Amino acid sequence: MALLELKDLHTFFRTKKGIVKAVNGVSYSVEAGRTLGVVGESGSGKSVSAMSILQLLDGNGYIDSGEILFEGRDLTKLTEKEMYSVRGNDISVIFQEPMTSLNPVFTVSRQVSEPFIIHQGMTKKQAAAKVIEMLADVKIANPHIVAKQYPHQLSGGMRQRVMIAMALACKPKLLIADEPTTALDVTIQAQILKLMNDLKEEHGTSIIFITHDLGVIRQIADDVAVMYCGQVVEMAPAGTIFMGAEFSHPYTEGLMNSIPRLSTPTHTRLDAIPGAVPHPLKLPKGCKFAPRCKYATERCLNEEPEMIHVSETQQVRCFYPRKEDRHGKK
Ligand SMILES: Nc1ncnc2c1ncn2[C@@H]1O[C@H](COP(=O)(O)OP(=O)(O)OP(=O)(O)O)[C@@H](O)[C@H]1O
Repeated sequence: MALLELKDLHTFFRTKKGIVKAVNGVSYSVEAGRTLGVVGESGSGKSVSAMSILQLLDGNGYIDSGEILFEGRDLTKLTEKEMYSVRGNDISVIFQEPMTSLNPVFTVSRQVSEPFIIHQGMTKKQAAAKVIEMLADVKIANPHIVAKQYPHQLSGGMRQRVMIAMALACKPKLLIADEPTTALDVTIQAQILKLMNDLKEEHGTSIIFITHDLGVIRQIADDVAVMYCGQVVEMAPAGTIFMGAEFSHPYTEGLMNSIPRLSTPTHTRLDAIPGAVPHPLKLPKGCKFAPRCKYATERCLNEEPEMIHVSETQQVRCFYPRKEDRHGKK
């Protein structure tokens, strides 16, 4: 059984201009001890679907329908009190900019110790000792010194390590990481990805890793969900996505072609996907990707494809999922 399963999730926002259907029938699952990479352009609904899991939506947002099964229990049916316990004990989250999540007036020790005191009932002294252990766990070199420092005294990479330590404090079964390395330079990014991989191996934590960067997905994900316009358009093991499988969604193909390769001469223009993501209040009638798809037919413009299984482990939302069948199209 999957640790987490999203089933036909719809999450909407009330706005002055109408209902924004940010998440429009998302289904994906996260297996125990595996990392699911969720990838897609800005605005595709990656964050909103993840925040729906924790029910941390903006005030105008609500889950319209669907199920969020965590260990078989539907989180959409829980009370706020029960959800509070899920957030403290079972599912943690880390964001892109740790400065917005860390309190500037408290030391690292004070902040990291909080979950131990609140959720595990430790004394301040016990919690302080635990903090040193946790900082060492996330490979912070001088944990005793760092524990006494304030967030602004730390580098971006160090702050992200502190966030990871806080997120892992209660040994969650699932960690949601929303673009945690986007603000970091490439070397530090690689260190943080390695750290997350090591922690996953050691503790068996499942991870949902959200990013717009397929290069990052290649380094961290076991499974991949590709999102477009509030829907998952392809779901497959990372190996299948990156090995150039027989089947794929044209959007995944476009994303793959936009990754720089070592063999790409430095001045060659990358094959970015032409056009822009449609506005969520003006979604196209048929396949949401059809207006940008070089293979789209009349059918694609008028009918919406369902997600179909092309193999036991790969699903694609396209009328022409086999690459070979697409050559003759527009
Ligand atoms: N509070 C809100 N009110 C109205 N629309 C919202 C609100 N929050 C998010 N949205 C819309 O929901 C859609 C999905 O947003 P989401 O943040 O999930 O995208 P994303 O794929 O994570 O992109 P990014 O990488 O930029 O974070 C966007 O069109 C966004 O404008």
